[in-house]
Amino acid sequence: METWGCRYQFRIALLGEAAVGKTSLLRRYVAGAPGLETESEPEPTVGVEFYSRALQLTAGPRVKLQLWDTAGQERFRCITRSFYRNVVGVLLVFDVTNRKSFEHIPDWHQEVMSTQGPNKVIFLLVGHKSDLQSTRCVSTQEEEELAASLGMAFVETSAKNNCNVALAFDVLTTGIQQALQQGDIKLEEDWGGVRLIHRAQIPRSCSRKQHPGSCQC
Ligand SMILES: Nc1nc2c(ncn2[C@@H]2O[C@H](COP(=O)(O)OP(=O)(O)OP(=O)(O)O)[C@@H](O)[C@H]2O)c(=O)[nH]1
Repeated sequence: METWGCRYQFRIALLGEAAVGKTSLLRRYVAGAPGLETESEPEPTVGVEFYSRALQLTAGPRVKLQLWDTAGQERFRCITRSFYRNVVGVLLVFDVTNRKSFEHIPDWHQEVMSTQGPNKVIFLLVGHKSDLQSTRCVSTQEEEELAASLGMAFVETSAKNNCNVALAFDVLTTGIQQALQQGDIKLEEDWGGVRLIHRAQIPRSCSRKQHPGSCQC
């Protein structure tokens, strides 16, 4: 999708244990690609990889999403940690068939919170691989309780079935846009979480000098 005409850039990171499906989720969202069975298996992420796409917010501006796919493996943690401060949104991803990945979500949340400045970060809890219902070991109720205790929404996704993939990013970006409007998130020179790309256009007829009473805008 074209990133032309975007008003803001939002930086968003996907965090979670190794092999929970972060790369697959992101690739599915960015490329809208066909099912995993026709794609090559993703390699484990090394450090951080970047993707981007544009999104037209419902009742809001068009935004460019800069999406950071981080490695879940512990040995890359010192690299990935250095990126947390410059994000405005985080998808905390776990695998619904991997209990440990669910139990570590509060640690990932805490890692981000401990590096944050004054700006708010919007989180979304993502229970991934929802197509694997027969082997799941985390219930929807547990997800709901964890999300509520951490003060965030939650969504179940599958890259394999393309289930709720776009919804997850829509929910997160709408939350960011609302926090921006309410002043909980502010644009700051030394922070890369949100950047202004284009100011809102003033209609040509209004920007010219007008005689009093002549502008009907
Ligand atoms: N059944 C199923 N498998 C998935 C899904 N998403 C990813 N996988 C598989 O899960 C494995 C790990 O996927 P990745 O996308 O590499 O996981 P990751 O979290 O990016 O892993 P790291 O880069 O090591 O942190 C791969 O074998 C994927 O094919 C899904 O929605 N359903």
